[in-house]
Amino acid sequence: MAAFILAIDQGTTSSRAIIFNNDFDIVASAQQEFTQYFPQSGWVEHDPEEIWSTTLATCRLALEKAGLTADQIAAIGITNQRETTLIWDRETGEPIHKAIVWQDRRTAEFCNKLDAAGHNPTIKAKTGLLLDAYFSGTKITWMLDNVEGAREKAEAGKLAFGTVDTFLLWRLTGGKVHATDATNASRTMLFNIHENCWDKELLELLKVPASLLPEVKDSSADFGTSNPDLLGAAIPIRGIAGDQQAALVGQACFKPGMIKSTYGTGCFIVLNTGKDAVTSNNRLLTTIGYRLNGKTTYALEGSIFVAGAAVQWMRDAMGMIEAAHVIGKLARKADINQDVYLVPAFTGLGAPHWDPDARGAIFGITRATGPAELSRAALESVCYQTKDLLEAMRGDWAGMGDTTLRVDGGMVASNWTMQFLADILNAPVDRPQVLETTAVGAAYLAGLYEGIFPAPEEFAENWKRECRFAPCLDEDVRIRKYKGWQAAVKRTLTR
Ligand SMILES: Nc1ncnc2c1ncn2[C@@H]1O[C@H](COP(=O)(O)OP(=O)(O)O)[C@@H](O)[C@H]1O
Ligand SMILES: O=P(O)(O)OC[C@H](O)CO
Repeated sequence: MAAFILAIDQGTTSSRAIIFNNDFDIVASAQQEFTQYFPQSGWVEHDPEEIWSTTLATCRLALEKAGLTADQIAAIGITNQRETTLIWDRETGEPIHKAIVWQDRRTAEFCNKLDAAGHNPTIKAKTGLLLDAYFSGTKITWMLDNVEGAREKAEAGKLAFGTVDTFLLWRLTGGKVHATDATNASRTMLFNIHENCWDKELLELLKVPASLLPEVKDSSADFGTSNPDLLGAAIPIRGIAGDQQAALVGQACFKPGMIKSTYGTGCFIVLNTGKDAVTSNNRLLTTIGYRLNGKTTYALEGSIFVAGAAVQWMRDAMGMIEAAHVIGKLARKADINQDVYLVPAFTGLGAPHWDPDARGAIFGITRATGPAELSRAALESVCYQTKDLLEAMRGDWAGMGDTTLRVDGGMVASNWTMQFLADILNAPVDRPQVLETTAVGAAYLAGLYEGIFPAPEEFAENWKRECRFAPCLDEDVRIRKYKGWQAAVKRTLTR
C-alpha cells in the first residue's frame, strides 16, 4: 500500500513542503519565499512568524495539490537552514526577537574577544567548530544581553531557545515538544559532539542558562505529533536533520569516505568520516553527519560562500546573461587560450581560507576577454573551490582515498559545470535522479522510524544516478589551470 511522507524544507530564502510516496516519487510540492531583513551592515534577520506562516501554508498547499488529507500522511520529516537562532516565551510561544540568521556577523567582535582570551582550542576540541559568529552560541548571548528582560526570564526558565527545526517542532506540536536532533545541536557551538550532550563549560563561557535548551534526540526519532488543528489530523513527526546533513542522508552517503556537495547560492561539501570525529588541520568543521539508534556518524564539512551566487552576479550585477541556465552555453564558447580567473570573494572567502576581509578579484583579462570568458571563469571558480576543499579533506583524513562526488542543488543543472568539475577534480561526479536530496533525506529519516523505508544499506542500494561525468582533461592542462587558480587566490587573500 502506498505511504506518503511530508518533508518540510525550511531554507534561508524560502520554505518548502514536498510530499513523497514510498518510492520517493514527488507527489506534490509547494514553495514560498519570505522576507530577508538587513537592519544593519552585516546583520541578517528573519521574522519567525513568517518562517512559521510560510511553512504552514506550503504544507497545506502541498496536501491540497496532492489531493491527500493529513490522515493519509504517515509521518513528517523536518530539515532546515542551520544555526539560525530563535528564542521564544514558553508560556505564550511569542519570539522575543527576530531570528538571527546564520549569515549574521553581529557577534564577530565578541568572537574575536573570546579568541583573544584563548578559548578557540577548547571550543574546537569540544564542538568540532571554529569560534565564529556563524554558529548559534554567541547569537543566543547577544539576544539575552540585548532584549530587555530576556536574561532574567531565561534564568527563571521562562524562555526556550531553538534552531529553526526546534521552533517549527514547538509550533507544530502546539508547544508540547521542545527538542532538536544531534545534527542541529552540533551547529550551536554549545554541544559536545564527543560526549553527545550540552557542554556545561561552554554554557558558562557564553552565559547561556541550561533551561533554555531543547532535548537532543536521534535524527530519526519520536518528535511527537502535530496539533490536529493545523493540518486536519495529528501527524507523527519522526525525522529532523539540518539541511546539509539531510542531503548527506538523501544522497545515501552512509559509508565512510562518501561525499556530497550541494551547489545552491553557496556550496556545502560534507564528507562521511564514520565513527571518527576527525580533527581538521585545514580549518574544516567537524560535525555530526547523523545519529541513528544512538550511534553518531561524524562528518567533515567545508563551505564556500559563493557558488550559484557567482551566476546571479553575472546576471544581476554584470547583466552578461539573461538567466542562470544560459551561462553554461556561453562558457562553452569561451576562448580556451585565455586563462581568466574570477575569485568570487564577494563576502570574504570561506573554508579552507576563512578570510572575511578578502574581496573579489579577476585576473588574466585582456582586450579579447568578454562575457563568454567571464562566464567560464565564474563557473570554473566554483569547481576550483571544490577542489580546494577536497584537497583540505584529503590532508585531514587518510580514509578519504579516491572519491566520487555526489552532487545536488540548482547549479548542477549545468552540464558544462559538472564536466569541468569532474575534469579539475580528476574524479567522477555523479548527479542523482532526484535532485531534491535534502527533502529526500528528511523524508527518509521520518519514514525509517515508521518502518516505511529500509535500513540505510538497502536505501543506499536504491539510490539512482541520472548521469555520471567522467574526467577527460589532459593532466598538463589540469595542473596548469589549478596552479593558476591557486596563484589568483594567493593574490586575493589578506592574511
Ligand atoms: N543551469 C544553471 N547553471 C548554472 N547555475 C544555475 C543554473 N540553474 C540555477 N543555477 C544557480 O543555482 C542557484 C539556485 O540553486 P538552489 O539550490 O535553488 O539554491 P538555494 O537553495 O541556495 O536558494 C542560483 O544561484 C542559480 O544562479
Ligand atoms: O538554507 P540553505 O540551503 O542556504 O542552507 C543554509 C545552511 O544550512 C547554513 O549552514
